[in-house]
Amino acid sequence: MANVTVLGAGAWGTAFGQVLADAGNDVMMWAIEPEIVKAIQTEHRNPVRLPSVEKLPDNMKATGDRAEAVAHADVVVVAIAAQYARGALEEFKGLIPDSALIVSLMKGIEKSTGKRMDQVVCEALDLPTQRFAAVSGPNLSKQIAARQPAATVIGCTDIDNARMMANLCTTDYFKAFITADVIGLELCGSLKNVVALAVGMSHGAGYGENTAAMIETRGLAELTAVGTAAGALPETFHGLAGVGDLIATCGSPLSRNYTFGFNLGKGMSVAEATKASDGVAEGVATASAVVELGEKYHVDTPLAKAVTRVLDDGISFSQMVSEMFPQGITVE
Ligand SMILES: NC(=O)C1=CN([C@@H]2O[C@H](COP(=O)(O)OP(=O)(O)OC[C@H]3O[C@@H](n4cnc5c(N)ncnc54)[C@H](OP(=O)(O)O)[C@@H]3O)[C@@H](O)[C@H]2O)C=CC1
Ligand SMILES: O=C(CO)COP(=O)(O)O
Repeated sequence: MANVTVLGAGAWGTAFGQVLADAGNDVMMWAIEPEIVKAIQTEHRNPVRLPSVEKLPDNMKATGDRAEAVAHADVVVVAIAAQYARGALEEFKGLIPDSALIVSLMKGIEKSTGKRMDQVVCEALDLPTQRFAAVSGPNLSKQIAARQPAATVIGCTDIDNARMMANLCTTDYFKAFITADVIGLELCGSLKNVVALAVGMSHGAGYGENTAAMIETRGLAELTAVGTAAGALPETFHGLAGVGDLIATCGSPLSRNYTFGFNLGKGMSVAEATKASDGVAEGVATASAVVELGEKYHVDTPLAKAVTRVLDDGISFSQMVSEMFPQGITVE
């Protein structure tokens, strides 16, 4: 077992920290919020981001000190909101041991650069790609925090590192599969959040399962097309991180992206939905980055474009649906 540090004590950072602690690792949580650090240290709880857990394991500690957090880390897990990851990680440069594996839980694309989180993390920490791993799958944090059975996928270009990380997070309720397709995992996780926004909008506007299924399957086609053009393996999109995560995220009010979309579909403004959101809805910032990725790889992204039209121009859900499809009859 290993010394694992988790950067970011949000809902998923904390729940995954508990998985790692349950698997027998010594887990150190680092958070920017002093009240979260104090609550974990003194009450073994994260009442701000994961109040459903009454007591975190004893082998989960916390600190707000960056150097102390990572000094003895064999593995550093990054669970910070994607748009802030680069800035937050740059503060750790030079502090993390050269041998540590860096593992990202994040599902988003950096809006200002169009870069995936594997690219952002490696740039921010000056890291060789074989020391980076991504975790992505149908992993609604609250259910995993309740120790309901679940699985994920761990991707690293060095498959031995993926296997090592899978061993470190395997418990009787949590199973990890491995792949070398980091690009596929990154794009599955990021792009499905945009699809979840659209499905949430549909349900919020009062539509049923046919409409949701239409959006999910067209969304899967879109994220597969963008992903394979970017160098991902098509089979990744049919696995846990692709179809699996679409099913979980698009079907659950526990998803912040789904709920954000639902609130928009009900008539809230983006500002109102942001205020109502219980944590980061990564798809909001990622939607326009997906459109730009599509342009870069010459792949049409009608769904992501339609979602940005709702977010940026406030068009209605019915208008969004009409913009989601190309004109005329299309071959599926
Ligand atoms: N929740 C889930 O079910 C899952 C989430 N993910 C992904 O994991 C990532 C994290 O999600 P989650 O933990 O749920 O999100 P939360 O919104 O619960 O937490 C995000 C964390 O990032 C922190 N943060 C934001 N800005 C900074 C900064 N500048 N420096 C340091 N920390 C910062 C937040 O701190 P603050 O509170 O101060 O804003 C918070 O602790 C996201 O990319 C998400 O898509 C993946 C799988 C499942
Ligand atoms: O990625 C998730 C489940 O796999 C969580 O989705 P949200 O970020 O929308 O809550």
